[in-house]
Amino acid sequence: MKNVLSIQSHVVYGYAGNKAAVLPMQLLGVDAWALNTVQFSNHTQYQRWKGMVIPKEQIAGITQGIIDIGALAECDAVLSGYIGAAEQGQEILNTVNTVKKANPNAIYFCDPVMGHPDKGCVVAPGVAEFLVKDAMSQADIIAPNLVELRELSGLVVENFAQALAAIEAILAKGPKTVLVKHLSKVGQDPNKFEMVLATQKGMWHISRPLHEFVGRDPVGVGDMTSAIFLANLLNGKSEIEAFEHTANAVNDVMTVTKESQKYELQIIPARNYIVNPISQYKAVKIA
Ligand SMILES: Nc1ncnc2c1ncn2[C@@H]1O[C@H](COP(=O)(O)OP(=O)(O)O)[C@@H](O)[C@H]1O
Ligand SMILES: Cc1ncc(COP(=O)(O)O)c(C=O)c1O
Ligand SMILES: [Mg+2]
Repeated sequence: MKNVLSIQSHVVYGYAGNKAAVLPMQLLGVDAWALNTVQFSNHTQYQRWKGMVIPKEQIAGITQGIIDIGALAECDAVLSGYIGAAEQGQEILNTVNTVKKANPNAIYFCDPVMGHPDKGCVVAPGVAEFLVKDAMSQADIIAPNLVELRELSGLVVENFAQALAAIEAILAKGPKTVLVKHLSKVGQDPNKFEMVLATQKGMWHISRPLHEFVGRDPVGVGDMTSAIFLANLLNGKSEIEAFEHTANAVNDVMTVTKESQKYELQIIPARNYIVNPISQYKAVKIA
């Protein structure tokens, strides 16, 4: 069995961060070791929450505890997501280095979660700068949304061609794979939900239905997308197979969520679709 050290947020109520990542990975047969960067009552897009940022020393401390019982070499990947404070950033990269020493085949998957004023996603000051200046170059795989694609590349991204140029710019900075989880306004069709995967072998595009949610769109979709993609890779799927399975599984969760008329992602009711999606959208090679 493969194991992922998953360093991101914990929400007590609802599904974001590790709550949107751990169960999907486990359903796919990959264990997730949740190391929480924050413990919040709920995700930040409610605009109010209680809880705390976990002290940065916990990251090295927990990693050392796993070394002490002789288990760190069992870790096949580090996945980082929502970071609670900029000072946690270097601790996460130290842990990535420690894991890679214990298991030279381990990979670092960075979901560069940044604040998003339009959506109301709140992330601590300095985290975006850390992701651009320090984390991107260390990541084997990085999975931005549109806001994050712009920040990481430093380029203007207002259309599809500019999105591809921004992906190329990120590939030149270290990551071997870029998964754009949501092209949003720079997709090919404003009536679809689109993603792009760029690997050493080329670029692929996948399009799936854009659902209309009453009121607010669910949160945690990016976190779940990253987790499912990584679990598929660790299961030995090709990057294209992993990309297609991820798009289809996430689309099925979105369909169940929409039908339930709930704000929170319906990961548990949709659990069977995460393993065996009914959607069958296919990736198309674009470059
Ligand atoms: N198929 C879909 N139809 C409509 N909205 C979707 C669909 N899949 C995801 N979403 C919404 O799109 C947004 C994705 O958020 P965004 O910040 O662009 O990226 P990410 O979640 O990847 O970080 C979320 O609000 C999510 O609820
Ligand atoms: C606590 C927490 N974790 C993670 C996220 C990231 O969620 P998403 O997957 O929608 O990018 C958010 C977004 O608001 C959040 O508040
Ligand atoms: Mg996100």
